[in-house]
Amino acid sequence: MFEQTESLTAEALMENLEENECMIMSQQVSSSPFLKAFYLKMPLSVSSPLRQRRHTLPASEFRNLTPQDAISVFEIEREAFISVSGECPLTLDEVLNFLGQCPELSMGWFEEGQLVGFIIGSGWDKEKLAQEALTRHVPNTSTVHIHVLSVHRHCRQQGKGSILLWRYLQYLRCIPGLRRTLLVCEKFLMPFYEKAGFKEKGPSAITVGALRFREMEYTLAGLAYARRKSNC
Ligand SMILES: CC(=O)SCCNC(=O)CCNC(=O)[C@H](O)C(C)(C)COP(=O)(O)OP(=O)(O)OC[C@H]1O[C@@H](n2cnc3c(N)ncnc32)[C@H](O)[C@@H]1OP(=O)(O)O
Repeated sequence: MFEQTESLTAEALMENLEENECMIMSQQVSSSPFLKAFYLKMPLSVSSPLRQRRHTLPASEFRNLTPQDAISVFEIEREAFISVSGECPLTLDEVLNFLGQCPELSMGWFEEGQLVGFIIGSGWDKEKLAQEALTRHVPNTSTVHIHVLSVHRHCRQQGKGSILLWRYLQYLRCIPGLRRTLLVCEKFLMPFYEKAGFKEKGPSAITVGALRFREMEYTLAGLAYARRKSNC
C-alpha cells in the first residue's frame, strides 16, 4: 500500500494541483486494507450504456484515505480554510504525513469517485491537546485527535458533515483500545459538534495565528451495548 507513497512529495503534488485542478475530482476509487468500503446505495442496474458506465464507480463510498488522496483532501481544505481565515489546519506535507502514518484514523466520503468530505485523525497521548498535537501522531494510544473535518463547498448544509462524522465515530468505536476523540474548533462550530455528542472541555492551549479555539471531547468507550448492536 505504501510503496507508491515514498515517491509522492508535496512539491510534485502541488505541481499537479496547479496544472490540472480537474484531476482532483476524477480520482479512481481504490479499496483500503483498513476500512472496508461500504455503500449507501447500489449503482443503478439498468441496461442503457450511460447507466452501465455508472457501475464502474460506487454511488457512495466511505473508506480510509491514502496518501494518493492527499491532493483532493488539500484542495477541499484550501478552499474551506485559507480563503476564509488564511490558515489551514494541515499543510499538504502534513496531510501526506498523517495519511502515511495513520491512514486507519482517516475517512473519506466519495460519491462516484469524487471526494466530497473527509476527516483526518491521529493518535494523541495526553489529557488535553497541546500545540505539538498539530503535527504529531502518537501510535498505540486510546485517544484520537481529529485534526480536520471538511466538506466540499458544493456539498455543505446537506447533512453530509454530520453523517460523515457519525460514520467516523461509529468506525472508531469498532477499533479495539480507542476510548475517546478530541478536537479543537472555533466557538461558532461548537453546536455542530455538540449535536454529534461532543462535550466542551474549555479553551484550548492551541493557537493558530490569531485564531483561538475550544476543545471538544467525544467518549467512544463505555458503549458496549451499542457495539454489540452494531456490526463491529
Ligand atoms: C476539527 C475541525 O476540523 S473544525 C473545522 C470544521 N471545518 C470547517 O470549518 C471547514 C468548512 N466547513 C465545512 O466543511 C462544513 O461546513 C462543516 C464540516 C463544518 C459542516 O458540514 P456540513 O455538511 O455543511 O454540515 P451539516 O449539513 O451536516 O450540518 C449543518 C450544521 O452545521 C453547522 N454549521 C456548519 N457550518 C457552519 C458555520 N460556518 N457556522 C456555524 N454553524 C455551521 C450548523 O450547526 C448547521 O446546523 P443547522 O442545519 O441547524 O443550521
